[in-house]
Order: sequence, then structure tokens, then C-alpha cells
Amino acid sequence: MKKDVEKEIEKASILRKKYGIHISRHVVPPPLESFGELSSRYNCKPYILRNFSELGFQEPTPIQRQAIPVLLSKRDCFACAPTGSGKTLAFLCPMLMKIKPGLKNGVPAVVLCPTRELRGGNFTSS
Ligand SMILES: Nc1ncnc2c1ncn2[C@@H]1O[C@H](COP(=O)(O)OP(=O)(O)OP(=O)(O)O)[C@@H](O)[C@H]1O
Repeated sequence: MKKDVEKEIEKASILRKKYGIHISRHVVPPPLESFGELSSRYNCKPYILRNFSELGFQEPTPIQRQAIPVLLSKRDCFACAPTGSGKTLAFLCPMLMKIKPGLKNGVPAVVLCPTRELRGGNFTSS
């Protein structure tokens, strides 16, 4: 049992190294190896993954690999990644996964953008 946990921690650390992901807390969910893990680990509906595939998103970007599992674990996430690295999907994906039939009030969110240009970009990619 302990060996399994150690193996998982080691695997997560190898993945983070490979994708240049830095974390500042010790107990952080492992990064995604692929979008497919959203199904196996978080029960993501197939239509969401189909949409990613139709958009040509073959694999998650580094910020998506780490931020999505943190947000799906209901943890707060303060993340930083370069412009154009896929931050929008990193926060939208967990929200999309929360939308369920019959959900009356949707999923509330506030998106703060420091400039009008970034607001435009965020709106378009959403
Ligand atoms: N996993 C992915 N694979 C391929 N392309 C992706 C992926 N995720 C997002 N993209 C595309 O990459 C582009 C940049 O993404 P996005 O605008 O989300 O980056 P950002 O980090 O939010 O940028 P900014 O800092 O300007 O807000 C968009 O065209 C988006 O559709």
C-alpha cells in the first residue's frame, strides 16, 4: 500500500518535471497524463472529451495538466502560466464538468482580466 502511494508520488513528480510544472504545496493531486484521465479519474462526460478532440486539443497543456485536477478536487488554485498557454480551458474545464441537466442556476464564476485585450481573448476562446 505504502509502495503504491510512493509510486504515485514519484510518477507525479516525473510528470511535473517533464512538463515544467512547479507546485508550492506538498499534497497536490497528480497532473493529468492525458485528457482521457478526466474520465477515469473524474468521471468526465464523453461529449466534453469529444469536443476537445474536435477542437484539435490532443493533450492538455502543462497548466491544464495540473490546475484541472486541483480545481476538480475542490481546492483553491493560484496558478501562473505564459500568455497563450491554455489558462482559459484550465478554469473552464472544471466548470463545464459541473454543468448537469436540471442545474437551475448554472455555475457561477467571476473572471477578472487586467486589460480589455485579455478580456476580449478570454471571451473569444470561451
Ligand atoms: N490543450 C490544448 N491543445 C491545443 N490548443 C489549446 C489547448 N488548450 C487551449 N488551446 C488553444 O490555445 C490558445 C490559447 O489559449 P488561451 O487563450 O486559453 O491561453 P491563455 O493562457 O488563457 O492566454 P492569455 O494569457 O492571453 O489569457 C487558444 O486558441 C486555445 O483554443
